[in-house]
Amino acid sequence: MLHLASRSPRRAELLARLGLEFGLLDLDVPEQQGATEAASDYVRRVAREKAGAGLLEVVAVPGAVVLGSDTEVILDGRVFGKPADAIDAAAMLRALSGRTHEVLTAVSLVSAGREAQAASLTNVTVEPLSDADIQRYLDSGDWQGKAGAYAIQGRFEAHVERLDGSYSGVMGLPLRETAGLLRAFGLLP
Ligand SMILES: Cc1cn([C@H]2C[C@H](O)[C@@H](COP(=O)(O)OP(=O)(O)OP(=O)(O)O)O2)c(=O)[nH]c1=O
Repeated sequence: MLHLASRSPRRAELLARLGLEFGLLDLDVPEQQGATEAASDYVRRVAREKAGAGLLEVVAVPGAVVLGSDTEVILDGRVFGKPADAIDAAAMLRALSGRTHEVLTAVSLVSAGREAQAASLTNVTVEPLSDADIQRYLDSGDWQGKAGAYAIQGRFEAHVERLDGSYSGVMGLPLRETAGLLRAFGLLP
């Protein structure tokens, strides 16, 4: 039985698209980048920790497999996670304006005897944003709980000039990479 260790409704929606059944685990894993930890190591570590924490909850279930995932926005080597508040969100959006950034999502699949991971890297170019664009977006509230303070799956896509990589990966769960992991565990044909 597959379990998704995530509170993100987007991840549940994306995973459901693969057409398999899964349970949901509600976990709160701390996300704190180490002072000398590279962005890609951080994203991979957090995905692994989410899956590992989930496995502890269901380890008694025979055949339990847990999926954990983490998404971060990276600009000039700096990691933009979920903004703490609107001021933080405004600063992130100003930094992303007129630039190309990376969205890195790592996916971990763990069972009692096995662990595997995949990652997806997408380049996203945001058009120059005016102060009014940023204010309107802040007013929409769509920035809340999203890495980099935007959600590609909403009105923000109107500001995206180019996307090179995985759209589902930017949303939080790269479907191609996830399907590959699930196949390796025999959960997808
Ligand atoms: C860039 C971007 C991120 N996001 C979301 C995906 C993730 O939910 C979130 C990044 O935070 P995460 O820490 O990866 O995930 P989460 O806290 O929302 O959920 P959980 O840890 O319980 O699985 O940002 C979008 O929905 N759209 C986007 O365009």
